[in-house]
Amino acid sequence: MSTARKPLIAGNWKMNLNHLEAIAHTQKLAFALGDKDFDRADVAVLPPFTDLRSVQTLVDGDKLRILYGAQDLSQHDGGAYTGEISGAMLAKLGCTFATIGHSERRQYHHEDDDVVNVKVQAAYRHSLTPILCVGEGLPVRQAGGQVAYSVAQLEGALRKVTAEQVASIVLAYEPVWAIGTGEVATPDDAQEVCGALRERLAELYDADVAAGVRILYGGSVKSDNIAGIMAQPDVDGALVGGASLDAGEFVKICRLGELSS
Ligand SMILES: O=C(CO)COP(=O)(O)O
Repeated sequence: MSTARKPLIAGNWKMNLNHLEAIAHTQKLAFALGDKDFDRADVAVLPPFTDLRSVQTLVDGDKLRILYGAQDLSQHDGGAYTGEISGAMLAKLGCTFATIGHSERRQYHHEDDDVVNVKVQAAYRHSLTPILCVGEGLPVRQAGGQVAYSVAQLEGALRKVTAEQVASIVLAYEPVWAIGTGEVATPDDAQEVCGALRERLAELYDADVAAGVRILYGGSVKSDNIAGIMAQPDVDGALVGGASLDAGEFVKICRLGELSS
């Protein structure tokens, strides 16, 4: 964590919590988190599409400092694309973020680097901040190819993306073998790839742009391992799956494993 970059803790709810449960869960977070917490870290939730309107109503009505976004978006801006949700629709719902290229979308919905790239461009067309996910599976890790693999995914996703656009991007390094498995990467593992991603950004764009980009780690993050991960110089937060569904645990993670204020 660098003091120049404000930490971001984002809860990816995946396909959990209906819109009524989303309201109750967001209210719990709002009740537990205070200004001091939000001053220390940005906090975001990434609910299913069907929950976004409810979360927006709550956040707007109660002037909450919780940010929110989607877990995916369409590469198209509108029209005859049954089942798709456009960036324009998400922007209209007040979303800050659009998660793109999560390994579950790459794996189960066959999204390759080309699809991820056009989705990143779609997010920028609608002033959404991409949370761009990269990360290797177990065989690549066992062969020692994690840096090359993750950097190649980054390069694929950023084709035609300008320096001005990339300055606002959020990257998430999520090694697939650590997602939902309870097997968290070591702080050194997280730093190795997050540091390499920042270096590549500096080469592709420039050092100032790279220095400003927030890079998250994701994969079995819990309140008892967040502090070690956050202590790494190139890790600026976490993308939290399972533990984000437990309000008390997520609040502790948002406090970065430090004792509550
Ligand atoms: O995929 C993840 C967040 O996007 C991580 O999931 P877990 O925290 O459940 O391992």
